Amino acid sequence: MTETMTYARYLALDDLLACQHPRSDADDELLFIIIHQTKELWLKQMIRELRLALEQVRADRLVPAYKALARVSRIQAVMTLSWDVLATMTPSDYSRFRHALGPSSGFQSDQFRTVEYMLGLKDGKFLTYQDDRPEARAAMVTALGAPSLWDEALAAAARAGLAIPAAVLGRDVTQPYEPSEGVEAAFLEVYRDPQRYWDLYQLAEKLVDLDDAMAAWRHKHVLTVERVIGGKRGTGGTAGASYLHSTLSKRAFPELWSLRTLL
Ligand code: HEM
Ligand SMILES: N[C@@H](CC(=O)c1ccccc1NC=O)C(=O)O
Repeated sequence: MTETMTYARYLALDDLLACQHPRSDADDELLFIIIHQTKELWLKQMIRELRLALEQVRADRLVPAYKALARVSRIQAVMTLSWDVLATMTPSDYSRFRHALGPSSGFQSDQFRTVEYMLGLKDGKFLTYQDDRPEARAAMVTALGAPSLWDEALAAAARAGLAIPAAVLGRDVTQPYEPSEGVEAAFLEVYRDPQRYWDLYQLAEKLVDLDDAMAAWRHKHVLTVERVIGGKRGTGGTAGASYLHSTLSKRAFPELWSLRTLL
């Protein structure tokens, strides 16, 4: 006989709520764990939406792709807002359990890197942190080797008649994307005549939403880091806030930003 479905069974609550294991008696460690676990759940959902959006753009189904992309940027907004919950943890609160973290760091989040790769921010060096997690590593390798959202958007733009340079369309997608003047010029056409290229124009603005939300998340991260650990080095081995500052200029869709100067 099958068991009656209940709230707890459907949501696997006994599993979910057994996954928090503070390593100290510090009051704020549970909050720290829960913030990170919710972030990993949202990243899981983002990866799914991005996969869907990639497939839809590849098939020239741009309108359904907007829906998935809009959901991604709303999830990003929730993740950015969650910094305000974590910022209630003071430097003295954090210092009570920071030692328990050892050399672990958000730097090692495979799902965060998978999202970066799917957007087009490719850097294979992050694979090295997954030597003990073959499935996580494999998902990163797949995202690293596949065309990014920007690669697919540029291919769709070329199919729609925009003059995307052949070298860009045939690029090695495992490598970091290099901004191209030809791509900037092509999208300048779209922004100068939105009515004519309405679908690509909408897609471009959805992609700017994603870059914008990612940058907002990065800004709030570095601000929270400065508030909680000041200029201390990171547990992951970087210089800390100054390293995080250097990531603020990362853009997955660089020409969509640079063309604004030319409009
Ligand atoms: C008190 C809270 C936090 C502090 C002090 C902190 C500090 C840092 C530092 C110093 C780094 C640089 C790598 C290193 O050397 O460790 C880093 C990276 C990172 N952290 Fe945090 N972090 C905090 C909370 C969070 C939270 C809540 C998240 C996710 C929701 C997060 C996600 C990440 C990610 C994804 C990176 C890699 C960023 C990149 O390389 O672009 N961190 N963090
Ligand atoms: N990098 C942080 C530690 C940290 O925040 C962290 C540690 C383990 C798991 C996730 C973390 N979050 C982001 O880096 C620090 O230097 O204090």
